[in-house]
Amino acid sequence: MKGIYSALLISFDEKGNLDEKGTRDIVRYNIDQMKVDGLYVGGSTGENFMISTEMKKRIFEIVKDEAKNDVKLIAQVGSINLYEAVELGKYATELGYDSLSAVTPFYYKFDFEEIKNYYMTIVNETNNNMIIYSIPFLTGVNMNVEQFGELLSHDKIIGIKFTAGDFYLLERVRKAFPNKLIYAGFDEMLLPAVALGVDGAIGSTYNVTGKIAREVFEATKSGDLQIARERQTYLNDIIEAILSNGLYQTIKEILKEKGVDAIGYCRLPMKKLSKEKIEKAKEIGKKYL
Ligand SMILES: CC(=O)N[C@H](C=O)[C@@H](O)[C@H](O)[C@H](O)CO
Ligand SMILES: CC(=O)C(=O)O
Repeated sequence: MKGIYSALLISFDEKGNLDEKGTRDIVRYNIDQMKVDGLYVGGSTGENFMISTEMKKRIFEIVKDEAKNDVKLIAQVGSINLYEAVELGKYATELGYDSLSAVTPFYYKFDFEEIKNYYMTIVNETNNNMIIYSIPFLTGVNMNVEQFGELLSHDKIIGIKFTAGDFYLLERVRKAFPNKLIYAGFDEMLLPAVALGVDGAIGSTYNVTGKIAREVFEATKSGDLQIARERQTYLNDIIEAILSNGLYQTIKEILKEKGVDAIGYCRLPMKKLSKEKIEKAKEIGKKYL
């Protein structure tokens, strides 16, 4: 389960309908061109928190059908509707996903006892592996080393997707749980995370930068810091340009520019790119990728 994972983008039409053909094409591009080790399906990047349960299921189904066993597949099933999370967890488990992942429950200020019960419920009901999805800047949920430890003490809770810039916490968690999987969540901070010993990385930009991410990953692991820094700087020039133009919309336009037959809209309330920004996205793709 180690290595580079794309947080999969999903193709939607202008009305927000799922574009199955385009989504399959994005899966293929990630596997065949970006050579990623796996796909993280139903994450933030998959616009997961803006879609219905039925659509989530359909996405899990077509991604598995397209990817088969070519790469590892992680299904993000977390939801503050725990009943939905369990239903999706069972569904993805039956489809053969290698692991589940669940975002920490957000919006209400759940206490740790509630958070723990949330993870235990999903794990016990599905009997699949679980990767905790920690992304405090969007959820407001911060966990400390002891709390991560209480969750990770369960055999089926195999790791953490750590989307934070708190490298002290990352190092403490790494030291405390050498045998669990830790994935770096911020693409722009891949190098320092790998230097601290993460097992892999899961990110949105890897849909188009997967090969560069692998260079950063490998160079850092083998101690070629000069190369690693040069590649991270190149990656960050791309990420900076993407972030200033509209994150997911811009990556979708770059995919189209690369010949992927996807549509390119995001689900409401995410906005459409202006004509200028679409042009800018294509320029980013041409210039760097
Ligand atoms: C909210 C979100 O999309 N987070 C992603 C992973 O956790 C990242 O891959 C970022 O998109 C990326 O690092 C750009 O900031
Ligand atoms: C990793 C990330 O971007 C996601 O949750 O989609």
